[in-house]
Amino acid sequence: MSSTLEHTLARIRGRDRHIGDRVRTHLDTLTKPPGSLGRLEALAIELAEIRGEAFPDITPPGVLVFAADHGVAAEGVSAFPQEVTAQMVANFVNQGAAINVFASQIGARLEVVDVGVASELSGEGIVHAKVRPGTGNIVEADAMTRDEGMQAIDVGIRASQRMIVAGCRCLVVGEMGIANTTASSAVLAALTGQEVRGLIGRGTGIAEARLAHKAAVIERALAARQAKADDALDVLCKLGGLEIAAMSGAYLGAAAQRMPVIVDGFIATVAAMIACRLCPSVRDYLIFGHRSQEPGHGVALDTLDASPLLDLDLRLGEGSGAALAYPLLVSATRMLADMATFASAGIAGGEVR
Ligand SMILES: Cc1cc2ncn([C@H]3O[C@H](COP(=O)(O)O)[C@@H](O)[C@H]3O)c2cc1C
Ligand SMILES: O=C(O)c1cccnc1
Repeated sequence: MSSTLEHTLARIRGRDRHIGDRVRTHLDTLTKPPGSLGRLEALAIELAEIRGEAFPDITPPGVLVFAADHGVAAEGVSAFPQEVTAQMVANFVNQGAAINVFASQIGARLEVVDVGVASELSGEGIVHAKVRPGTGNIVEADAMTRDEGMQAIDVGIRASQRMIVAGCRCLVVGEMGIANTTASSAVLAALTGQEVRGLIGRGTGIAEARLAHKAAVIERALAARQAKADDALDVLCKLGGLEIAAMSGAYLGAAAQRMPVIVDGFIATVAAMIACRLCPSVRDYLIFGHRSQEPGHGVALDTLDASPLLDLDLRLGEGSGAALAYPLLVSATRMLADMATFASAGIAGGEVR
């Protein structure tokens, strides 16, 4: 284990439940029937416990997008060719992708990190942290060595540390990597032991007929790699991806600094499963932004006992669904800080429940 990872894991503590009790009491003094703001109230409590502050400030947000390629793209498991990963990185830099639009809308700092794109990327606006140019094709070889997996996790930890130094108080973590729904389904199958058929989906939009091929590729990879279900790093390194490793690292780095993280879709949630296996307390810092259309997402969410805020039929990635959920977190903190109390507004209280 790298010293960065060891140091990070040692710093992660659970949420501050005492603050939660104070916030719960305060919420019931605000000018609304107790509990009437439902999950927004629960969110306010969670955010206060995460930050360790009765009136948490989660602005400004930061968005990290990790990009990497997958050797398994050669098996024809995506509707798009591998070059699209690098082309989309250029699009991120040129502000043209969905995540650029949503990040700008919420006033987020955005960083694009090349943790393993197959081609050489040049140009400004990209953080160059390539661990290797794409993973091995998991049907034929391990995705990466354990050492490379650790390096990719460290890339993620350092990226979230940069966001904190830049003043960000809430993190959105996204990815770009053609064929990464295949890698994520393989990781999920290895971790849960569930049937591959129930864990795959159409990703970028492969035809219904190609789904059986995608399942067969994953089954071959699972049989060939023999990853150990109780060893998250083994599963990650044999079947996963460099951006998935970096996302796990970003969650760990954020949790170590008490920064809330909004988890995006399927790939992001599989990365969250890895992070939580490495350190169960990380779960305390994760807020789930949306439910992806990718069928495996429901399974991954259930393993983490997570119920996402939004269900908008998204199946994009990039951190898009997490960025869309961010304004709800802001509403929760503003409600807590800015609403009048029954006493200050001179409103009669109701029955004590
Ligand atoms: C233009 C374009 C933009 C994207 N942005 C995110 N993804 C998403 O699609 C990919 C996963 O799907 P699969 O496993 O089927 O390849 C990932 O790159 C993911 O982030 C995109 C995909 C495309 C084509
Ligand atoms: O849910 C996701 O993250 C997702 C789904 C399909 C394609 N890319 C990403």
